[in-house]
Amino acid sequence: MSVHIGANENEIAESILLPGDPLRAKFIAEKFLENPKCYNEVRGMLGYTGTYKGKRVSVQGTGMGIPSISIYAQELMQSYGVKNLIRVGTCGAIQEDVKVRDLIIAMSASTDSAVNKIRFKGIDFAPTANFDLLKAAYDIAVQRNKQVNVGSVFTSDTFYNEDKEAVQNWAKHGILALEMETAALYTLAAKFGVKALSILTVSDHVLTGEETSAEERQKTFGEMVEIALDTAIQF
Ligand SMILES: O=P(O)(O)O[C@H]1O[C@H](CO)[C@@H](O)[C@H]1O
Ligand SMILES: O=c1cc[nH]c(=O)[nH]1
Repeated sequence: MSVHIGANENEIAESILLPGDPLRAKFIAEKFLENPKCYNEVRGMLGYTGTYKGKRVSVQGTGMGIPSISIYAQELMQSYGVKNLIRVGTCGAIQEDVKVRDLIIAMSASTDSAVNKIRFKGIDFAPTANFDLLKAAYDIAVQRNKQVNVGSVFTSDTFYNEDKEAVQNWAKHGILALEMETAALYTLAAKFGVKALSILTVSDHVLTGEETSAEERQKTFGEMVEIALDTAIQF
């Protein structure tokens, strides 16, 4: 057991999917895994292990934002030996040619969080996806004729961002979408010497205001999950 995860040693697979929403974790486990077993209910942050195409895989909710995912990612790596962490999240697009329900593979993640400034004493660090996971996920998407955007995202500490000028500036610098966890996941995976990737589905468009319902966010996005699972079992 770790502080926030009630699993016994060996109850969590080396490859894990990480949705922000614990109910998305439950949905993924029940819909995509064979014989899913719930290993964590601490704080309602559900975690399951089962098999997918015969290989052991886990799925763990992380909560929203850098502080929350940092707790779960660190405990998974430090206490359970997790080696391949694939976030399956939602995001808000900030480019006109990135549409609602599009897939994004996050190559890198800028952030307005201070955590890396503190960690690296004011020096910038570039949180970057693991190339092997990224290439595998991209190849799977291409094989399935799924259009996928690969590029940089912005991990914000603020969901209700009122600084429209800042958003325009990030868009001008090529950032595809906003979300709230990837920069921390990539930084911690680098620290622990393991692989991490974020695959995101665009749930809303920050420029146009188009959005999907909470139910759709929780229950759909199957394409992203299948790409993540097929990637996870290669490692
Ligand atoms: O759908 P998830 O994975 O939670 O991701 C996005 O959704 C939440 C905000 O609604 C933030 O966690 C953001 O990163
Ligand atoms: O963090 C997020 C997630 C979805 N949409 C946003 O605008 N931000």
